[in-house]
Formats: sequence, structure tokens, C-alpha cells
Amino acid sequence: MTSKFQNVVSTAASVAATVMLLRSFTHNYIPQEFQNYFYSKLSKLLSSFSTEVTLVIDEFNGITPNPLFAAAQFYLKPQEAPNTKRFRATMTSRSRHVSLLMDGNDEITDSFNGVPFRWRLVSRLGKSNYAVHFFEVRFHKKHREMVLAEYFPRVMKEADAARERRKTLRLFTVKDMRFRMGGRGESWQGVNLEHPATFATVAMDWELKEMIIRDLDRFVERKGLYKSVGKAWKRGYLLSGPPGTGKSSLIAAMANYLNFDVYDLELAAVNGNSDLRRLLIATGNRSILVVEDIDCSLHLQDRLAKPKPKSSQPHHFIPHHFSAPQVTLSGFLNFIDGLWSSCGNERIVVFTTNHKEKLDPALLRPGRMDVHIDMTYCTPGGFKMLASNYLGITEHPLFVQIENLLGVIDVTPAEVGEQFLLDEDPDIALNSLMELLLEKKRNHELKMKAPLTFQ
Ligand SMILES: Nc1ncnc2c1ncn2[C@@H]1O[C@H](COP(=O)(O)OP(=O)(O)OP(=O)(O)O)[C@@H](O)[C@H]1O
Ligand SMILES: [Mg+2]
Repeated sequence: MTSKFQNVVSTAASVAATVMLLRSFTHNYIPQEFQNYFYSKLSKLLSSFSTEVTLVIDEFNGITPNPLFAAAQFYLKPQEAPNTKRFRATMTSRSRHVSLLMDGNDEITDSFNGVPFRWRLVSRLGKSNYAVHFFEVRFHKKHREMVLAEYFPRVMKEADAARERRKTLRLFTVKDMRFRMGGRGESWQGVNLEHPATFATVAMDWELKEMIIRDLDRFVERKGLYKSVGKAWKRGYLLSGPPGTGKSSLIAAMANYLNFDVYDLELAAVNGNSDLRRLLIATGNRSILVVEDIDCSLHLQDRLAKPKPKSSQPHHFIPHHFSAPQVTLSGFLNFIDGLWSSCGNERIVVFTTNHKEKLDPALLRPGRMDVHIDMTYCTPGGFKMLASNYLGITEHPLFVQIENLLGVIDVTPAEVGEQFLLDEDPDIALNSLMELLLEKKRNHELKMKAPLTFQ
């Protein structure tokens, strides 16, 4: 029996070698179409002898990334394969961890329960010159069921663990329309997110900070609850406050705390609701979707827009000065609440605004955004925290005076941080902050005294 099997394998191997040889000879002399036809017939003949099956794992399912492909990249360890001669190495300046990845067209043999699995990463130029990547995994056909029931789940599990260990946060932005017409998950472009903000560095009311941390912890722990009440596992935050009060810093702190990637959705770059749908579906799990300046990024105020005749436009369409169709509030909220939130889990949505009063009431309705956070001008508590972070001091004779001024003068944490960066010497830095506050106070008093003018 064994020798019969070996015969088949060696026959198959020699047919394969012959095919390769023939290919190299015929390469220059025989038309490509004929070569392909001839080659596919020979391959079929070859596979009829073979006891192996090959599973192909594409990088994308249509336009969405295939999680099994991503898992295989984390799971396979080329450095442990004795015959691998070429790896790809990547490193992030944040974690300083070197990751070794498989190089294209190389092969790695992995063993599970004593069964060998031969993996190969294939890269090809597909239609419209897109690079197409897929894994081929080959194994004896008698293990087919075991692969699906045990081997792939293990690949997913180990990859999740490896990913968590060496995770680098990514910041994704919407890719330029001109370069993403073809779909195929090319909607976002990512860079490593190396924002230094953490909950320890964001100056804000500490009770509010604790509340946010507790809320995030509870959200992450509550998978079962969301499932049992039939609610999508997502949470919405609305951050409001003047420029420079730390809204973006807080988002980075949340991402760093949860180890979630960030998708920065610039709505002005989105070409209508169907484009929006594609972008939202292409976001990864365990991520934060951010829409900055929601009040001015587009005409979201549906109900304030002039109604159009029903026959010519859908009721939620907003006329816009750009000719391209724009995203509408109803379209956007529908995706966030419905379609998108049910096709993924562990999603956080954050909207920021400098003008909460300008937002459409639909966004402010209870239940829409779960948590509303008002970022304020620098408070005495925030100032002390910045002094400790920037200057390394917890007390100073100027503290009382500065804290009193902060009670009456609006200064943003960004402005305070700027003064603290002027000099490492706390005396000089605090004095320059004092000067700034006194100047602001003088300007404020002058404004109050100025006679009213009518234009
Ligand atoms: N609350 C804060 N705690 C610590 N640093 C802050 C805070 N607010 C602002 N800063 C500092 O000011 C810079 C700008 O802040 P940030 O971008 O977070 O403000 P923002 O509220 O998002 O402003 P905008 O409305 O203009 O987007 C940050 O890089 C940070 O250094
Ligand atoms: Mg910001």
C-alpha cells in the first residue's frame, strides 16, 4: 500500500518536473493561449494522480478583507522553517519588535497533530494591474474535515494571540477616489499610529476621565450582553469643545488604551452613500471610526435643506455645491446604526465638533451617541496635570496665582502646553504662562469696556 502510494507520488513528481521542463522550453516558441491550455490539461492529469488537496485563501472576499488570510500571515513563522531562505522583516519604532513575514512564492511546512500542511504565499498581477495575493495550503485529502474543524480554528486563535502581542496601532484615512475605483478593499490607506497621548497625558477633569475609562472597560467586557439583547456591539462618543482642548488627543488615548485601530473618515472625501457603505464595510473589527468636525464636514442637516420634488430626488438628498453626490445624515446614521454595526463587532464611533449647538438634533437624540463629552478650557486640575507632565513639578509659588487666573480666563490646554514647551526651566515656563494669561485678561477687560458699535 505504502509503496503504491510512493509510486503515485513519484509519478506525480516526475510529471510535474516534465511540465516545468516543457514550460521552460516552450516559453519562447509557442503562443501563450496554447501554453495555458496545454499546461492546465497536464495539471489536471497530474492532480488526478495526487492524494493532496489544495485550499486557496484569497486576501479579499470581494471587497472585504479575508480574516483567514490575515490570520495566516500572523500564524506562519518563516523563521522556524529550516528551508526558508528569504523573509520579509518589518519593525515599528513604537514596539521595536521585528516581525518576520513570509516572502512571496516561498513555501513553509507547518505541522498540526502530526499532519504536515504546506503553505505557499502566491503574489500575482491580476486584472487591471492590481497585485493579487493568496495563500495555498496543501495537505492529504483525508484530513479535509479536520482542517475545517480544528486546524483553521487553531490558526485563527494563535494569530489573534500573536496579533495582540505585537500589535501596532494603525491609522487609516480614506484613499483618494481616483485610486480606489476598483474596490477590492483598497478604500483605506494606513500608517502606523504612533500618537503619544494616553489617559495619563490628557488633561481633563479626572472624574470624567475615570468615567470614560470605566465605560470603555465595560464596553469591551460586554460582548455577551450586547448579543443577548440583540444590540450591535458598538458605542458612540460625541466629543465637543473649542479647538485645542484635546478632542483628538482623547481619541488617540482611547485607541492606545484599547489597542484599537483608528479610521479617520473625512466625509468630504466620500462620494455619496454607496461609497460610504463600501468604506464602512471595509473597516476592521476592534476599531474606532472617527468623524472630525461633524458640524462642518458636510451638509448633514437634512431636515433644514430645501425639500425637492419626490420624483427627481430621494427625500434625504442634499443639494451641494459639489457636483458629486454627497453623504447625507440619514444615510450616515442608517449605516452606523444598522447595516455596518451588525456586520462587525467591537466598534467605537467618535464624532467631534467645535459647535455642539450647530448639530442636527437627530445626532443628539438620546441613544444615538451613547456618551457626550464636553472638553473644556484648561481647568486648575488640568493645569496641574500639564505642569506635572511637561515640567515634572507638582507645586510652585506661582501655582495659586495661575489657578486663580484660570478661573476667569479661557485658555486651552494646547496653549498651556505650548508655553511649557518654551523652556524646560519651570520658573521660565510658568512665568511665560502667567504673561499669556495676564495679556488675555487685559484684552478681555478692554473688550468689556469698549463702547458698543453698530455696523
Ligand atoms: N486636554 C489636553 N491634555 C493634554 N494636551 C492637550 C490637551 N488639549 C490639547 N492638548 C495639546 O494640544 C495639541 C492639540 O490638541 P488636540 O488636537 O487634541 O485638540 P482638538 O480639541 O482636537 O482641536 P481641534 O478642534 O482643532 O481639532 C495636542 O497635541 C496636545 O499636545
Ligand atoms: Mg482635533
